[in-house]
Amino acid sequence: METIHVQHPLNIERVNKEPCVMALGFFDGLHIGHQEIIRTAKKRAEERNLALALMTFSPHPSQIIPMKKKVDHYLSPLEAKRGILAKLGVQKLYVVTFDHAFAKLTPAEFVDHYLIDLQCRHAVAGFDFSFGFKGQGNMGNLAEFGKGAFGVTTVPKVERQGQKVSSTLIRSLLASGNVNGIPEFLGDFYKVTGQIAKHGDSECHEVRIEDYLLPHKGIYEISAEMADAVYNGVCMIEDDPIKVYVKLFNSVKARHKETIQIKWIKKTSSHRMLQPV
Ligand SMILES: Cc1cc2nc3c(=O)[nH]c(=O)nc-3n(C[C@H](O)[C@H](O)[C@H](O)COP(=O)(O)O)c2cc1C
Ligand SMILES: Nc1ncnc2c1ncn2[C@@H]1O[C@H](COP(=O)(O)OP(=O)(O)OP(=O)(O)O)[C@@H](O)[C@H]1O
Repeated sequence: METIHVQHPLNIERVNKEPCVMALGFFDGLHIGHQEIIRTAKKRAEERNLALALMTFSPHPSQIIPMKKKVDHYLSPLEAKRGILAKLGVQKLYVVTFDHAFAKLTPAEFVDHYLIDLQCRHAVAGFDFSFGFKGQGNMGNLAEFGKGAFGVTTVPKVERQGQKVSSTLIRSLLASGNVNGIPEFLGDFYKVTGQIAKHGDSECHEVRIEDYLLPHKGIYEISAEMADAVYNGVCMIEDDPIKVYVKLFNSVKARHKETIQIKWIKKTSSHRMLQPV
């Protein structure tokens, strides 16, 4: 997968573009609703023999424009997003810097410069995707702004338990420590990647985790992947300041600076931190 970072104003001659189907949105977490967008876009790309591209934004729009909730930690920071998108078959990832100049574009300007100029031949997004100044562009008027340059597919709402599957919903499950409720919406357990920062006594390791949103403070059953091997263990999250400690069962020890992927299974009670099974 090729990753192309672009910033407004776009210097279109210098961008490596090709006729494509473009999936649109922020896509934090790549939950089952997002996966449906990408599956649909992939189908359209195969039917039309076009490259499969996806456009995302960085940082989250809430960092730049006033929104109800500021998103400053992610379910999938850019590196994690890249890995997941490549596995889902995305061939070109456009990462557009979301800054004030970009946020001020009208829907028509966004479509002209970021879809038509990037050779989008078909756009795919969910029923609630919005774009352009104050989110005035939507799936009802996207084709009109495209003036026939591309077709549009709108993916209907993906729901579970009577609710729209969303990044916001998964963030709220993390905030309440309800990590075992996440796979229903995410399609898998929530995973974060970090580095072993420090050894404590009794095989308890501090883990440095950057950019990811973490579950609520507490103790969790986890599984941890390191160097292609998977171990079970427990993880303790402290807040103020935020600290993450991992203890792997069967006295498994991790090396300093080793990369560790933590998969959150469920919240547990404290004694298991001291007495691993
Ligand atoms: C060109 C452009 C300008 C935007 N300007 C605004 C804005 O002024 N105000 C706003 O609330 N959102 C704005 N947005 C953000 C969108 O409403 C939306 O959050 C973003 O495109 C991500 O879509 P998604 O949340 O459906 O993935 C803009 C988006 C784009 C692409
Ligand atoms: N449940 C869903 N069903 C169908 N499409 C969806 C769903 N959730 C998101 N999408 C679409 O996926 C793309 C990315 O959406 P976005 O990043 O806003 O996800 P979100 O889960 O709604 O995020 P947030 O909760 O932060 O608003 C957009 O095209 C959006 O319309």
